[in-house]
Amino acid sequence: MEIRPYRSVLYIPGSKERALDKARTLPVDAIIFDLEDAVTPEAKVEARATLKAALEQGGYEGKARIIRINALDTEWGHDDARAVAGMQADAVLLPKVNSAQDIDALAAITGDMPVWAMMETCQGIWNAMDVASHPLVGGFVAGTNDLAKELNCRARADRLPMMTSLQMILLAARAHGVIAVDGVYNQFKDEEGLRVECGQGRDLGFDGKTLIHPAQVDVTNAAFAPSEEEIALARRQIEAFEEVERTGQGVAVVDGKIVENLHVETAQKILAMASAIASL
Ligand SMILES: CC(C)(COP(=O)(O)OP(=O)(O)OC[C@H]1O[C@@H](n2cnc3c(N)ncnc32)[C@H](O)[C@@H]1OP(=O)(O)O)[C@@H](O)C(=O)NCCC(=O)NCCSC(=O)C[C@H](O)C(=O)O
Ligand SMILES: [Mg+2]
Repeated sequence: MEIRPYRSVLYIPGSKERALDKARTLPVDAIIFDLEDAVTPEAKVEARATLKAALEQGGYEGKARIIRINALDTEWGHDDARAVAGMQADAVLLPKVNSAQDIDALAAITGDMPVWAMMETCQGIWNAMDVASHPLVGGFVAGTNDLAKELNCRARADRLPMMTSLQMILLAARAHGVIAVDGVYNQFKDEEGLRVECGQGRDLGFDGKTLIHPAQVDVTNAAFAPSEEEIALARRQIEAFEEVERTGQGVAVVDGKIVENLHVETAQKILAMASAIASL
């Protein structure tokens, strides 16, 4: 399986040429070209043409290109899906997914184009396992603003009220080999707050975080990349395990902790991700 980073996933309003242009120069791993919430109703139809032209012009090489359409039960959804099917993109992102049937409805228009799902409704999160098992689904994006609205929960720095939902997203994603990226941090000028939330997202197991502003990119890339310490430890674990294997044993000890085959697999994944990032 190809290992590629999804540390930083930047939303760009599909209607804003200046932002579409700027994104070409930003060191993000993926871009969500947005036709949904970042675009006003008046600008939605024109945004399709603006986005198509930007993608045809190119310049986004090395970044995964994901287009978020409007939900299929809105007046724009079906036309968005038809338009996206003809655009140069890697995946289509469907908002407010409630069930695997929503993915089928989209695929009836976009064919075999890979689909990412916004996980941001209570129904969708309850059905996350089914959605993740859909053969076209390659990624989950946590929509923490819509989720907070639906849950009627309070915004807390520790995100305790939505912890169950975040973990259900991750459980389903990991069970089915789907990428999972965390929700946005709304206070885009608060770098320290972003760093803390990225750390929490990484601790939970997310592959990366969605972003709303270029100022958030560096903090996020650093937070979701393996650290120097993790890389050094991974190397030592692999070496120690290979050493004990030569003597016919199955358990090594590094820094007072056991290292078994499963830890070696994690260590190999860390090194593969570090190497994928280094080759960007
Ligand atoms: C938040 C913003 C409205 C701020 O915009 P602005 O005041 O223009 O910012 P700056 O002046 O600081 O911008 C500096 C330069 O950076 C470019 N820029 C800004 N944002 C982006 C971006 N997202 N991508 C690329 N480039 C960007 C500006 O054009 C300036 O460039 P230049 O003039 O050439 O120097 C704005 O950042 C913004 O609109 N952000 C995106 C908001 C968005 O996408 N919202 C929807 C996604 S969030 C969501 O829906 C979550 C989910 O569904 C949920 O439920 O949680
Ligand atoms: Mg949303």
